[in-house]
Amino acid sequence: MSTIQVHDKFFIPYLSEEKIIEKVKQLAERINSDYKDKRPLFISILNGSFMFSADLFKFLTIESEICFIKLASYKGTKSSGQVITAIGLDTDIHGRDIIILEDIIDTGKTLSQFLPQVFNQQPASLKIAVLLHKPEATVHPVDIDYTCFSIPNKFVLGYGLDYNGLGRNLSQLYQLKEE
Ligand SMILES: O=P(O)(O)OC[C@H]1O[C@H](OP(=O)(O)OP(=O)(O)O)[C@H](O)[C@@H]1O
Ligand SMILES: Nc1nc2[nH]cnc2c(=O)[nH]1
Repeated sequence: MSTIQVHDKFFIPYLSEEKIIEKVKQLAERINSDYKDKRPLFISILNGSFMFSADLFKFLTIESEICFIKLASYKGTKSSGQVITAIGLDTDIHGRDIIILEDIIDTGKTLSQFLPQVFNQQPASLKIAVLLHKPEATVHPVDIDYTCFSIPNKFVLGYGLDYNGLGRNLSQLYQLKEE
């Protein structure tokens, strides 16, 4: 696998599809065990989380539900600093065991803005599961319960994550090439 170009930028292979799927499967097994006698409601944050959520959901063997919301803040490779709710939460989460699914926590701004809305509705419990976390980039700390990969502070692409709309279809993860 070699360098790819998306719009004006070059990306190098970073995490293979096999490695990603293996971690996602391990995460599902942990959730299957932790929520054995429960029926969690997953809240998947679109767009970036669609692939992670779909793969994770297929490995779940416990009764579980899923709903989707759409938040966005990134333009190109940088956070715009403003989180927009394009599709809000329309499911009653009061008294439910909630697991939020995010593809990536970078600055932490997106999740830290959304979490108060969830707490306000008094779920029975709340956990956060992420595919990727960039600890060095996080300025709005979020307590993450399940992390598949901790990664360096470099822009990544693929497996649902885009660069200006493109690259979400790539089945593996790529990293922005240094100039
Ligand atoms: O921790 P943060 O710095 O807030 O970054 C994380 C957010 O950035 C991405 O969303 P984006 O705004 O790119 O929208 P998208 O999911 O529709 O691509 C990603 O899906 C997270 O929601
Ligand atoms: N595609 C992509 N979106 C992001 N949103 C926050 N960080 C990232 C990143 O590294 N890549």
